[in-house]
Amino acid sequence: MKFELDNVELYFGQKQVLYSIYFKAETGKITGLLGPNGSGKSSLMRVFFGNLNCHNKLVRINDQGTLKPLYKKHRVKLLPQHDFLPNNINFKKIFNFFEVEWSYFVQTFPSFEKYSSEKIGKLSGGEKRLISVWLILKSPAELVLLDEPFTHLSPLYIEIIKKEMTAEKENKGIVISDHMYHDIVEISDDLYFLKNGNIKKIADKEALKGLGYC
Ligand SMILES: Nc1ncnc2c1ncn2[C@@H]1O[C@H](COP(=O)(O)OP(=O)(O)OP(=O)(O)O)[C@@H](O)[C@H]1O
Repeated sequence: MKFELDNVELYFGQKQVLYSIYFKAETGKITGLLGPNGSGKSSLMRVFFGNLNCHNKLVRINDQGTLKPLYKKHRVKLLPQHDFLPNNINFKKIFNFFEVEWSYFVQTFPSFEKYSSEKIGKLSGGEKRLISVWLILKSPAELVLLDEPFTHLSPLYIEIIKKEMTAEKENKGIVISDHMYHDIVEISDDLYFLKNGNIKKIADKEALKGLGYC
């Protein structure tokens, strides 16, 4: 499947944040979105997802325009930067809700087995972030938008998540934004760079240096 976002113009009050943005995500690809703090990466993801209104945008799925927000029409999931999991729900319930297999998760992260009948509130901040990333990444969606999935994760967890992303892209489009640019560059098939409200498709890490990002 191909998901395209075109002609995005976003303002907050008088301030224009995004100018004529084009962005594409596809099944079989990890699409990386890089850019300095405040350049509009989270806003762009929310516009794509459909829960942030903007002055202008076109969304196309497999070349067909659609007016309905993606989250209402298709199985699209967004991992926001903030914590969204309720503390008082237990693990099994939350995995069932997201239609994600608990057994494969504990096989991958055996130290979580002890939590199987516990509530989410028992976790540390980093553990909770890991669960959030896993639930969105592994959910049966056609497109997942991951806003800073590596933040608060240990290096070991980041390596495992990167491997799982590469496996999951066979079934879904994956968009990922993070400041851990080494990781993003390593796993992305396509890369976009956002700065001063303008977006540019970039070839590799060398191009990022040329743009003054690293
Ligand atoms: N609800 C809002 N109201 C007003 N301004 C906003 C709002 N949300 C974001 N902004 C502004 O829009 C710009 C882009 O913010 P956004 O969070 O999309 O950037 P970002 O690239 O994701 O930043 P970071 O990497 O720091 O998370 C910033 O200048 C921010 O202050």
